[in-house]
Amino acid sequence: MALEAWLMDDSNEDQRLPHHPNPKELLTIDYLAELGVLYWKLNPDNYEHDSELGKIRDERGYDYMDMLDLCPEKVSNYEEKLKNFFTEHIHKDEEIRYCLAGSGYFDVRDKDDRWIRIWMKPGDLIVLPAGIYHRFTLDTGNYIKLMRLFVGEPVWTPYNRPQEEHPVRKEYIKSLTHKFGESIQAH
Ligand SMILES: CSCCC(=O)C(=O)O
Ligand SMILES: [Fe+2]
Repeated sequence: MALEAWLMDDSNEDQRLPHHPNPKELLTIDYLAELGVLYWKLNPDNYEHDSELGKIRDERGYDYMDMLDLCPEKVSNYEEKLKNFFTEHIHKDEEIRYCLAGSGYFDVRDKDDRWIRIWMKPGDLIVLPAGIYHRFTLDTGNYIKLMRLFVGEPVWTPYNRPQEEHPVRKEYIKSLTHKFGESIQAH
C-alpha cells in the first residue's frame, strides 16, 4: 500500500480524525516530492537488519538514530510534547521519521499554504525538508513508534510560525520558487 496523503478539510473537529475532504481524494508521491518531501516504503519487521534502510542512511549520511515510542508510560511530559508537536513549526535541518508501529499524521503546508495530511503507518519513512512548516498528531489509534534519524549530533529545536525571516525558511521558499516559478506566495 502506497503512502496516503490528502488535502485537509478546514473543520474544527478533533485533530486525531482524518479530516478528509469530500469527495475523498489522495495526493501523489510526486506532489509531495515537489514540496521537497521524500518517501520510502520499507519492511518495518526487519529494521535492525534492513539493507534498504542501511543504504538510505549511508547515502544521506544519517548516522544518528533513536526511537520515540509515543505512549504516556514511556514519554515524560507526554501531553505537553504532543501539544508542541501539533504547533506549526520549522527546523534548521531535515526531519526524518520512520514508522515502525502504530500510526499518526504529519501535516505539511503546500506551496499555497494549505495543510496536506500524510498518514504514517508501519514501513513509511519520510523526510521533511528544512524550512517546511509542519506539525504532528496521533490519530485515533493513539499510538506510534518512530525511528528518528539525523546527520551528526541531533538538534530537534522547533521554530514556531511565523519564521518568514529565518534564513532556512527563505532558502526553502527559494527552492519552491525554482520549481514553481513566481506564482508562489511568501507567507
Ligand atoms: C513525533 S515526531 C514529529 C513531531 C515533530 O515535528 C518534531 O519532533 O519536530
Ligand atoms: Fe518538527
